[in-house]
Amino acid sequence: MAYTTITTAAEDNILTITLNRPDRMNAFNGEMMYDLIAAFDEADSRDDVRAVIVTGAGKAFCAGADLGAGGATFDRNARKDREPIPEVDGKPDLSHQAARDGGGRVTLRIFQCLKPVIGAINGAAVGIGVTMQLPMDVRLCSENARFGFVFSRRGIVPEAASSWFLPRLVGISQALDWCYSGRVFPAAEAKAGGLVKEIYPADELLPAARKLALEYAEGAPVSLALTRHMMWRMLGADHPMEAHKVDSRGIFHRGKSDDVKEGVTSFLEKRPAKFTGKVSADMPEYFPWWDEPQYR
Ligand SMILES: CC(C)(COP(=O)(O)OP(=O)(O)OC[C@H]1O[C@@H](n2cnc3c(N)ncnc32)[C@H](O)[C@@H]1OP(=O)(O)O)[C@@H](O)C(=O)NCCC(=O)NCCSC(=O)/C=C1/CC=CC=CO1
Repeated sequence: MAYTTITTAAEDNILTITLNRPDRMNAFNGEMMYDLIAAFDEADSRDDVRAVIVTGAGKAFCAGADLGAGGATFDRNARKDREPIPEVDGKPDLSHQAARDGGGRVTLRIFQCLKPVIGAINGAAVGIGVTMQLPMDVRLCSENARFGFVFSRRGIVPEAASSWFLPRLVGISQALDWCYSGRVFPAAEAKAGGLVKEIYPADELLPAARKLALEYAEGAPVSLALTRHMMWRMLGADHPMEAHKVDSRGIFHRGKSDDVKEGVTSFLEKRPAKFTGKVSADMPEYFPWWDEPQYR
């Protein structure tokens, strides 16, 4: 796959996606939106990929929207890197896909991913550079990482569905503190606030992310996909009964699979499991979210 703003590399069942505009602090633009969506399509479509790591090239993870790209503006129709929003009866058609914030399209694509996703945050992560991390399952960061929900400082609003993700991850008070203040805060504050799992010296970050990804990748791929979606989706449930119905379907669906036989047999034979399970055609029947092209 030919990408211009990112690179991807697959090794040992792990796809590493690297934001790759180091001379611009990996600032986000329209091309990066399309590249990231395509990279997560790549991750989902490859059977050899069982976990994903997202990191940045150079000293930053991502400095947010490229403020140089369209002049000092967030006006979508004034930017050349995005398709314009069409008008209906002289008014912008807000139901059109072009009216959706590009960062949000990436965030929702990551949310939809069927593999575990680890953020390896190697430096400054601001604006969409931090909100794109929120649907990743776990974030590790380097000692020099900094984070900033700087939206109020730029006169806009928290984007990329972060008003759903952030309070769920860190609680409403912490979410509002970071978004009201717009301060750029260090790795230690990110860890204390629950945004980051662990902090590493810069040269130990990627090895640590790989170690974790390899551990996750040992699980049965279909189990991992279902686990990922059951956990995330049930954050929106009102009652544990909803979760009980979903996990009952999961148990029923996986119960007869070869992966269950392999999981049990490998345990009894005291050897590592070799899972071969693939996505089956009846997935959407059991799990309505399985196939959601509208997120793209
Ligand atoms: C915290 C910083 C990211 C890094 O700070 P520091 O390490 O001290 O580096 P600086 O000296 O500030 O910056 C180095 C050079 O990079 C340029 N630069 C930094 N960020 C950007 C950017 N986002 N776009 C373009 N250029 C950038 C900076 O001007 C320096 O250039 P020179 O060396 O030529 O002077 C810090 O840089 C910072 O806070 N940057 C601003 C981050 C920001 O506000 N990003 C946008 C947030 S909003 C967003 O991401 C979301 C949306 C949402 C919806 C719709 C549309 C768009 O955006």
